[in-house]
Amino acid sequence: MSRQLVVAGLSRRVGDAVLLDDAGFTVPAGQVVALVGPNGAGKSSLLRAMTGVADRGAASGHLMLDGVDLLALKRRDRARRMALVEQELRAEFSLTVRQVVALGRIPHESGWAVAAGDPALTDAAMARAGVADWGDRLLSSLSGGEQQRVQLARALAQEPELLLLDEPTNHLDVRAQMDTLGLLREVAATGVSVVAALHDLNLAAAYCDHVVVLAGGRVQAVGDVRRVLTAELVEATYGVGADVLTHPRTGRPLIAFSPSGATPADVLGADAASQA
Ligand SMILES: Nc1ncnc2c1ncn2[C@@H]1O[C@H](COP(=O)(O)OP(=O)(O)OP(=O)(O)O)[C@@H](O)[C@H]1O
Repeated sequence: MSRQLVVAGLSRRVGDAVLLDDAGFTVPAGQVVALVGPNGAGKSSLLRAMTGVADRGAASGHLMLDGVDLLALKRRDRARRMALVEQELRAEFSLTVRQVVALGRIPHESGWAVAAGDPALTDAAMARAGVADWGDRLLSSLSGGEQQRVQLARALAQEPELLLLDEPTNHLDVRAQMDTLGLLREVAATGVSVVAALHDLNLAAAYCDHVVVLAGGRVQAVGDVRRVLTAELVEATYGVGADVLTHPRTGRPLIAFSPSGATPADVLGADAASQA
Protein backbone atom coordinates (compact mmCIF):
# COMPACT_ATOMS: atom_id res chain seq x y z
CA MET A 1 0.00 0.00 0.00
CA SER A 2 1.28 3.48 -0.80
CA ARG A 3 2.25 5.78 2.02
CA GLN A 4 -0.47 8.16 3.15
CA LEU A 5 -0.95 11.30 5.18
CA VAL A 6 -4.39 11.19 6.78
CA VAL A 7 -5.92 14.13 8.64
CA ALA A 8 -9.21 13.42 10.40
CA GLY A 9 -11.57 15.36 12.65
CA LEU A 10 -9.46 18.44 13.33
CA SER A 11 -11.53 21.28 14.76
CA ARG A 12 -10.72 24.53 16.44
CA ARG A 13 -13.13 26.80 18.25
CA VAL A 14 -12.50 30.01 20.11
CA GLY A 15 -15.59 30.90 22.15
CA ASP A 16 -18.50 30.65 19.72
CA ALA A 17 -16.27 31.09 16.65
CA VAL A 18 -15.59 27.93 14.66
CA LEU A 19 -12.19 28.45 13.06
CA LEU A 20 -11.86 24.91 11.77
CA ASP A 21 -14.73 22.49 11.44
CA ASP A 22 -13.96 18.77 11.41
CA ALA A 23 -11.20 19.10 8.81
CA GLY A 24 -10.10 15.91 7.18
CA PHE A 25 -8.30 14.76 4.04
CA THR A 26 -6.09 11.99 2.77
CA VAL A 27 -3.16 12.63 0.44
CA PRO A 28 -0.15 10.57 -0.57
CA ALA A 29 2.76 10.91 1.86
CA GLY A 30 6.11 12.17 0.62
CA GLN A 31 4.67 14.82 -1.67
CA VAL A 32 4.22 18.57 -1.65
CA VAL A 33 0.64 19.46 -0.72
CA ALA A 34 -0.65 23.01 -1.15
CA LEU A 35 -3.17 24.33 1.35
CA VAL A 36 -5.11 27.10 -0.37
CA GLY A 37 -8.15 29.24 0.38
CA PRO A 38 -9.14 32.86 0.85
CA ASN A 39 -8.09 35.06 3.76
CA GLY A 40 -9.62 33.73 6.95
CA ALA A 41 -10.34 30.30 5.43
CA GLY A 42 -8.63 28.53 8.32
CA LYS A 43 -5.28 27.60 6.75
CA SER A 44 -3.16 28.73 9.69
CA SER A 45 -5.68 27.19 12.10
CA LEU A 46 -5.39 23.86 10.31
CA LEU A 47 -1.59 23.92 10.28
CA ARG A 48 -1.51 24.73 14.00
CA ALA A 49 -4.08 22.03 14.73
CA MET A 50 -1.88 19.58 12.82
CA THR A 51 0.95 20.29 15.24
CA GLY A 52 -1.33 19.23 18.09
CA VAL A 53 -0.27 22.11 20.31
CA ALA A 54 -2.86 24.70 19.27
CA ASP A 55 -5.47 23.91 21.86
CA ARG A 56 -7.37 21.05 23.43
CA GLY A 57 -9.85 20.92 20.57
CA ALA A 58 -7.09 20.09 18.12
CA ALA A 59 -6.01 17.11 20.18
CA SER A 60 -9.33 15.40 19.49
CA GLY A 61 -8.44 14.76 15.85
CA HIS A 62 -5.97 12.44 14.19
CA LEU A 63 -2.94 12.97 12.01
CA MET A 64 -1.77 9.66 10.66
CA LEU A 65 1.50 9.42 8.79
CA ASP A 66 2.34 5.94 7.56
CA GLY A 67 -0.07 4.49 10.10
CA VAL A 68 1.27 6.38 13.14
CA ASP A 69 -0.99 8.96 14.78
CA LEU A 70 1.39 11.85 15.37
CA LEU A 71 -1.14 13.62 17.61
CA ALA A 72 -1.14 10.65 19.97
CA LEU A 73 2.62 10.96 20.53
CA LYS A 74 4.22 12.81 23.41
CA ARG A 75 5.03 16.39 22.49
CA ARG A 76 8.78 15.80 22.27
CA ASP A 77 8.37 12.69 20.11
CA ARG A 78 6.04 14.65 17.87
CA ALA A 79 8.58 17.46 17.60
CA ARG A 80 11.13 14.96 16.30
CA ARG A 81 8.77 14.02 13.51
CA MET A 82 7.21 17.31 12.45
CA ALA A 83 8.27 20.91 11.99
CA LEU A 84 6.15 24.03 11.53
CA VAL A 85 7.45 27.15 9.81
CA GLU A 86 5.07 29.94 10.81
CA GLN A 87 4.45 33.32 9.22
CA GLU A 88 5.41 35.37 12.23
CA LEU A 89 8.98 35.20 13.37
CA ARG A 90 9.54 34.41 16.97
CA ALA A 91 11.68 36.45 19.34
CA GLU A 92 15.03 35.15 18.18
CA PHE A 93 16.38 38.41 16.94
CA SER A 94 19.35 38.44 19.31
CA LEU A 95 20.60 35.10 17.94
CA THR A 96 22.86 34.56 14.99
CA VAL A 97 21.57 32.72 11.95
CA ARG A 98 23.63 29.64 12.87
CA GLN A 99 22.18 29.65 16.41
CA VAL A 100 18.63 29.90 15.07
CA VAL A 101 19.14 27.00 12.67
CA ALA A 102 20.78 24.93 15.44
CA LEU A 103 17.57 25.31 17.48
CA GLY A 104 16.03 22.87 15.02
CA ARG A 105 18.10 20.10 16.58
CA ILE A 106 16.64 20.57 20.07
CA PRO A 107 13.97 17.85 19.82
CA HIS A 108 16.67 15.32 18.95
CA GLU A 109 19.09 16.18 21.75
CA SER A 110 19.04 16.35 25.49
CA GLY A 111 19.23 19.79 27.02
CA TRP A 112 19.75 23.25 25.62
CA ALA A 113 23.48 22.64 25.10
CA VAL A 114 22.52 21.55 21.61
CA ALA A 115 22.53 25.15 20.43
CA ALA A 116 26.30 24.75 20.12
CA GLY A 117 26.22 21.16 18.93
CA ASP A 118 25.71 19.08 15.82
CA PRO A 119 27.39 21.57 13.48
CA ALA A 120 27.39 19.21 10.50
CA LEU A 121 23.60 18.92 10.43
CA THR A 122 23.20 22.63 11.05
CA ASP A 123 25.64 23.47 8.25
CA ALA A 124 23.90 21.06 5.86
CA ALA A 125 20.50 22.63 6.56
CA MET A 126 21.94 26.12 6.10
CA ALA A 127 23.47 25.13 2.78
CA ARG A 128 20.24 23.56 1.53
CA ALA A 129 18.22 26.66 2.36
CA GLY A 130 20.85 28.97 0.86
CA VAL A 131 21.68 30.79 4.10
CA ALA A 132 25.21 29.43 4.69
CA ASP A 133 26.88 32.78 4.04
CA TRP A 134 24.90 34.49 6.79
CA GLY A 135 25.85 32.14 9.65
CA ASP A 136 27.42 34.77 11.89
CA ARG A 137 24.91 37.52 11.21
CA LEU A 138 22.21 38.41 13.70
CA LEU A 139 18.75 37.32 12.59
CA SER A 140 17.62 40.90 13.19
CA SER A 141 20.02 42.14 10.52
CA LEU A 142 18.34 40.16 7.74
CA SER A 143 15.49 41.23 5.50
CA GLY A 144 12.06 39.65 5.87
CA GLY A 145 12.64 37.29 2.97
CA GLU A 146 16.08 36.31 4.24
CA GLN A 147 14.67 35.62 7.71
CA GLN A 148 12.06 33.41 6.14
CA ARG A 149 14.75 31.28 4.54
CA VAL A 150 16.50 30.97 7.92
CA GLN A 151 13.27 29.65 9.45
CA LEU A 152 13.11 27.09 6.65
CA ALA A 153 16.74 26.10 7.35
CA ARG A 154 15.85 25.58 11.00
CA ALA A 155 12.97 23.33 10.03
CA LEU A 156 15.26 21.32 7.74
CA ALA A 157 17.79 20.95 10.58
CA GLN A 158 14.98 19.33 12.54
CA GLU A 159 14.89 16.53 9.92
CA PRO A 160 11.10 16.12 10.15
CA GLU A 161 8.99 13.47 8.46
CA LEU A 162 6.23 16.07 8.12
CA LEU A 163 7.08 19.65 7.25
CA LEU A 164 4.30 22.23 7.67
CA LEU A 165 4.76 25.75 6.33
CA ASP A 166 2.50 28.78 6.66
CA GLU A 167 2.99 31.09 3.67
CA PRO A 168 6.66 30.19 3.10
CA THR A 169 6.85 32.47 0.06
CA ASN A 170 5.30 35.51 1.72
CA HIS A 171 8.18 37.98 1.63
CA LEU A 172 10.00 36.42 -1.27
CA ASP A 173 10.76 37.77 -4.73
CA VAL A 174 9.76 35.63 -7.69
CA ARG A 175 13.12 33.86 -7.97
CA ALA A 176 13.20 33.12 -4.24
CA GLN A 177 9.61 31.84 -4.40
CA MET A 178 10.55 29.41 -7.14
CA ASP A 179 13.73 28.38 -5.29
CA THR A 180 11.73 27.73 -2.13
CA LEU A 181 9.09 25.62 -3.87
CA GLY A 182 11.84 23.79 -5.75
CA LEU A 183 13.58 23.09 -2.45
CA LEU A 184 10.32 21.80 -0.97
CA ARG A 185 10.03 19.39 -3.91
CA GLU A 186 13.58 18.19 -3.27
CA VAL A 187 12.75 17.68 0.40
CA ALA A 188 9.61 15.73 -0.51
CA ALA A 189 11.62 13.58 -2.91
CA THR A 190 13.55 12.30 0.13
CA GLY A 191 10.27 10.98 1.57
CA VAL A 192 9.22 13.96 3.70
CA SER A 193 5.55 14.97 3.56
CA VAL A 194 5.29 18.71 2.95
CA VAL A 195 2.12 20.76 3.51
CA ALA A 196 2.40 24.45 2.64
CA ALA A 197 -0.27 27.15 2.91
CA LEU A 198 0.04 29.22 -0.25
CA HIS A 199 -1.86 32.22 -1.57
CA ASP A 200 -0.43 32.03 -5.06
CA LEU A 201 -2.51 29.45 -6.91
CA ASN A 202 -0.09 29.47 -9.83
CA LEU A 203 2.80 28.55 -7.54
CA ALA A 204 0.64 25.78 -6.10
CA ALA A 205 -0.27 24.57 -9.58
CA ALA A 206 3.32 24.69 -10.78
CA TYR A 207 5.07 22.99 -7.87
CA CYS A 208 2.61 21.05 -5.76
CA ASP A 209 1.33 17.55 -6.37
CA HIS A 210 -1.86 17.75 -4.38
CA VAL A 211 -4.02 20.58 -3.15
CA VAL A 212 -6.36 20.95 -0.19
CA VAL A 213 -8.89 23.77 -0.62
CA LEU A 214 -10.26 25.37 2.54
CA ALA A 215 -13.04 27.94 2.90
CA GLY A 216 -15.02 28.94 5.96
CA GLY A 217 -13.04 26.53 8.14
CA ARG A 218 -14.09 23.52 6.04
CA VAL A 219 -12.27 21.42 3.50
CA GLN A 220 -13.93 22.06 0.14
CA ALA A 221 -11.87 19.90 -2.19
CA VAL A 222 -8.80 17.66 -2.15
CA GLY A 223 -6.82 16.04 -4.91
CA ASP A 224 -4.34 16.36 -7.72
CA VAL A 225 -3.80 20.05 -8.56
CA ARG A 226 -4.56 19.37 -12.23
CA ARG A 227 -7.94 17.94 -11.36
CA VAL A 228 -8.97 20.24 -8.50
CA LEU A 229 -7.87 23.71 -9.63
CA THR A 230 -10.67 24.34 -12.11
CA ALA A 231 -12.18 27.67 -13.14
CA GLU A 232 -15.38 26.69 -11.33
CA LEU A 233 -13.55 25.98 -8.08
CA VAL A 234 -11.59 29.24 -8.23
CA GLU A 235 -14.78 31.22 -8.88
CA ALA A 236 -16.73 29.46 -6.12
CA THR A 237 -13.91 29.73 -3.57
CA TYR A 238 -12.49 33.19 -4.26
CA GLY A 239 -15.34 34.92 -6.08
CA VAL A 240 -13.19 35.84 -9.07
CA GLY A 241 -13.33 34.71 -12.67
CA ALA A 242 -10.61 32.40 -13.89
CA ASP A 243 -9.39 30.82 -17.07
CA VAL A 244 -7.30 27.74 -16.44
CA LEU A 245 -4.74 27.53 -19.23
CA THR A 246 -1.86 25.14 -19.79
CA HIS A 247 1.64 26.40 -19.07
CA PRO A 248 3.45 26.38 -22.43
CA ARG A 249 6.68 24.97 -20.97
CA THR A 250 5.61 22.71 -18.14
CA GLY A 251 2.11 21.59 -19.13
CA ARG A 252 0.90 22.45 -15.61
CA PRO A 253 -2.23 24.56 -14.98
CA LEU A 254 -1.78 28.30 -15.40
CA ILE A 255 -4.59 30.41 -14.00
CA ALA A 256 -5.52 33.80 -15.47
CA PHE A 257 -7.78 35.73 -13.10
CA SER A 258 -10.43 38.32 -13.88
CA PRO A 259 -12.99 40.07 -11.69
CA SER A 260 -16.07 37.90 -11.57
CA GLY A 261 -18.80 39.17 -13.89
CA ALA A 262 -16.73 42.12 -15.08
CA THR A 263 -15.54 42.92 -18.59
CA PRO A 264 -12.05 44.34 -19.19
CA ALA A 265 -13.69 47.73 -19.84
CA ASP A 266 -15.33 47.65 -16.39
CA VAL A 267 -11.94 47.27 -14.77
CA LEU A 268 -9.53 49.15 -17.00
CA GLY A 269 -11.80 51.75 -18.56
CA ALA A 270 -12.93 51.61 -22.19
CA ASP A 271 -9.79 53.21 -23.65
CA ALA A 272 -7.30 50.96 -21.95
CA ALA A 273 -9.42 47.89 -22.64
CA SER A 274 -9.57 48.67 -26.34
CA GLN A 275 -5.76 48.77 -26.46
CA ALA A 276 -5.46 45.43 -24.65
N1 LIG B 1 -8.51 33.90 18.54
C1 LIG B 1 -9.45 34.02 17.62
N2 LIG B 1 -10.72 34.32 17.98
C2 LIG B 1 -11.71 34.43 17.05
N3 LIG B 1 -11.49 34.24 15.73
C3 LIG B 1 -10.24 33.93 15.33
C4 LIG B 1 -9.17 33.80 16.24
N4 LIG B 1 -8.06 33.47 15.55
C5 LIG B 1 -8.43 33.43 14.25
N5 LIG B 1 -9.73 33.70 14.13
C6 LIG B 1 -10.51 33.73 12.88
O1 LIG B 1 -10.50 32.43 12.34
C7 LIG B 1 -10.52 32.49 10.92
C8 LIG B 1 -9.43 31.62 10.37
O2 LIG B 1 -8.17 32.23 10.62
P1 LIG B 1 -6.84 31.65 10.00
O3 LIG B 1 -5.72 32.54 10.47
O4 LIG B 1 -6.73 30.22 10.28
O5 LIG B 1 -7.12 31.87 8.43
P2 LIG B 1 -6.11 31.80 7.21
O6 LIG B 1 -6.78 30.98 6.15
O7 LIG B 1 -4.76 31.36 7.64
O8 LIG B 1 -6.10 33.32 6.75
P3 LIG B 1 -5.00 34.23 5.99
O9 LIG B 1 -4.95 33.75 4.57
O10 LIG B 1 -5.61 35.59 6.07
O11 LIG B 1 -3.69 34.11 6.71
C9 LIG B 1 -10.42 33.97 10.56
O12 LIG B 1 -11.71 34.44 10.22
C10 LIG B 1 -9.92 34.62 11.82
O13 LIG B 1 -10.40 35.96 11.96
